[in-house]
Amino acid sequence: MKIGCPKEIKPQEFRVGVTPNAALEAINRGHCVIIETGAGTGAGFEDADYVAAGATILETPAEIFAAADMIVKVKEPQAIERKMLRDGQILFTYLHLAPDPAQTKDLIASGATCIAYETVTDRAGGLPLLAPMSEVAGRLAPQMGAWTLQKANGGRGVLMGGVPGVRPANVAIIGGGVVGTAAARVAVGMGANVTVLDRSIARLSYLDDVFMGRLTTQYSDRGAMVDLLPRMDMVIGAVLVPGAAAPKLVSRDQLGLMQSGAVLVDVAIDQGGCFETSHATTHQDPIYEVDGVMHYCVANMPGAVARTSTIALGNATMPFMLSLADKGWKRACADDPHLLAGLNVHAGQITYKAVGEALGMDCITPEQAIQ
Ligand SMILES: NC(=O)C1=CN([C@@H]2O[C@H](COP(=O)(O)OP(=O)(O)OC[C@H]3O[C@@H](n4cnc5c(N)ncnc54)[C@H](O)[C@@H]3O)[C@@H](O)[C@H]2O)C=CC1
Ligand SMILES: CC(=O)C(=O)O
Ligand SMILES: [Mg+2]
Repeated sequence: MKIGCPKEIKPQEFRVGVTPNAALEAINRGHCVIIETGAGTGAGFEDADYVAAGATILETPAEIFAAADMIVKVKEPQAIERKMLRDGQILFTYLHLAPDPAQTKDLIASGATCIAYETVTDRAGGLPLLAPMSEVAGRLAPQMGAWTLQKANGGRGVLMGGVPGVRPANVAIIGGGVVGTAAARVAVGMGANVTVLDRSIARLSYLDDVFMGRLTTQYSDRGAMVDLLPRMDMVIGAVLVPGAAAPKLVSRDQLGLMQSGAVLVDVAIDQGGCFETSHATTHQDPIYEVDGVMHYCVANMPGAVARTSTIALGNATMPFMLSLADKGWKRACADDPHLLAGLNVHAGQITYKAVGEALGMDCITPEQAIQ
């Protein structure tokens, strides 16, 4: 199979979908890998590294999209990329379709087979292709929140760890999954006073065990928000209902409960965001203020640390990419229900229930798609 990897074009996105190591593995199995020139530079991989692995460098995205049987990327295809997809082509990347009707319609119109990293599952009930980027975004969230808390950035001027005689920042993390746990680790390490909220008692028990008294757990409901918001310096949104639009857990009215200069970091923004007042921002212009509360809502946070993120993502995606290339998408998905769970759009139809529900559009089951 011909595997194509274009350069990412989302603003300040420096990751790349195929690493030289992944290219080498694919080429050793008899596949052909084509890479857009400069695609890996932002992550520290030069064209020469790909050539050494046996890949071919092409000059333009148009050549990559025209030649490849499978496009492997990082971020959801942008409008100009969606126009280059075609019937029968495989697209393997993050999609986040539930909050994105425009992208969904374009992918349906393309006729391509679109497999979303974020809904591929594993035997333990996890999301193995989302997890590595959630590890990164979770670690970045308190760091970016701490920066936003600084006066010059509109924050209330509170230091995460405080100093002797002055209390540390109060940080609430809503959602104690992969992002939430990584965020808790860093926020606790910075010396903040951390509370993690979740609807899963099993998850709260796990966190209670592993953090051994260094954070507080609280069941996530409306009452908990009303109780916590007036006291928090920072609230990190880290919830997920897989494939679906994020539930809105803090309303615009509730911003009035918060202290002026407090910070919301909405990591769940790629699924539409879990605060009513969130809208996606970029690394170049990451923060804005609503009713005195600062918002940080960058939808591709791991792009900030592109080298770490590219290697971590490549480690996780490679086995699935190889399986798709070796067997073709239909056989690979038929053999592996966890990969099949990644199928979001095929031949003009939505194949992921939560996406169809979120957008009010018809869908078929992924099992129907592989018949
Ligand atoms: N902005 C960015 O650059 C990035 C964003 N993300 C996003 O971060 C979000 C979280 O991802 P993960 O931690 O990997 O998911 P996860 O599935 O590991 O954890 C989500 C947690 O949210 C909890 N939850 C669901 N509904 C809840 C509610 N109403 N209240 C409290 N907790 C609730 C679940 O029980 C689960 O423990 C996702 O939307 C993901 O796409 C991930 C990586 C990068
Ligand atoms: C998960 C995701 O959206 C990202 O890494 O950008
Ligand atoms: Mg994202």
